Amino acid sequence: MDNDIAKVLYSQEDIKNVCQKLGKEITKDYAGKTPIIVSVLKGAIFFTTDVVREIDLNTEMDFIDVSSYHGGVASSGEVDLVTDMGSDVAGRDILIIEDIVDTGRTLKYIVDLMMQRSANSVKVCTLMDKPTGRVLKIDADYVGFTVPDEFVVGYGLDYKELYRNLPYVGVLKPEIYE
Ligand SMILES: O=P(O)(O)OC[C@H]1O[C@H](OP(=O)(O)OP(=O)(O)O)[C@H](O)[C@@H]1O
Ligand code: HPA
Repeated sequence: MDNDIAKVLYSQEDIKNVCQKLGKEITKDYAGKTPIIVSVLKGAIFFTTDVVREIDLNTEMDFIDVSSYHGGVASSGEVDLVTDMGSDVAGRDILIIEDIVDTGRTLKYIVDLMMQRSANSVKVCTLMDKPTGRVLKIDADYVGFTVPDEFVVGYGLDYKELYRNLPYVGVLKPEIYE
């Protein structure tokens, strides 16, 4: 699997450090609150489990599965709700955990959904932000890394459903793309 990687952008150590930094900020900002942490599957699975363990607060956790890339390198333009979360959002402080904000379509869809469901507040923590990809005007409140204009894989992010289990984030060799 490592043989398919052209370069590593963020090592396991880099990711660990950024999770600690974000966890501290979130702990401070949400003092006295019990937010619902909403992890956006599948990409955010590893980031979620690492960052929540750096948050020193009572939190609830939930999961929402949405999809728009269907394994490819470009957004289909439509966000499909694959599996909804179960928690009652009304009146709650919601912290959405994303792996990457690229076009912003996925995030806009989820933030709008939380607002429609009468959340008290909605904030977003993303491991990576790719501002060059943005189509919709939406930004995260907590950002780990600002990534260059490249398709990244690993640590939850896939190409054709593969590479999610790489422990780091990297870029694939050009010959891997069909
Ligand atoms: O800002 P956007 O352009 O909307 O892209 C970001 C979203 O795209 C990826 O999800 P994907 O649709 O690939 O589903 P997955 O997480 O199940 O791989 C990624 O995990 C983000 O959720
Ligand atoms: O760069 C990316 N890599 C993997 N999945 C993604 N979904 C949006 N952008 C990306």
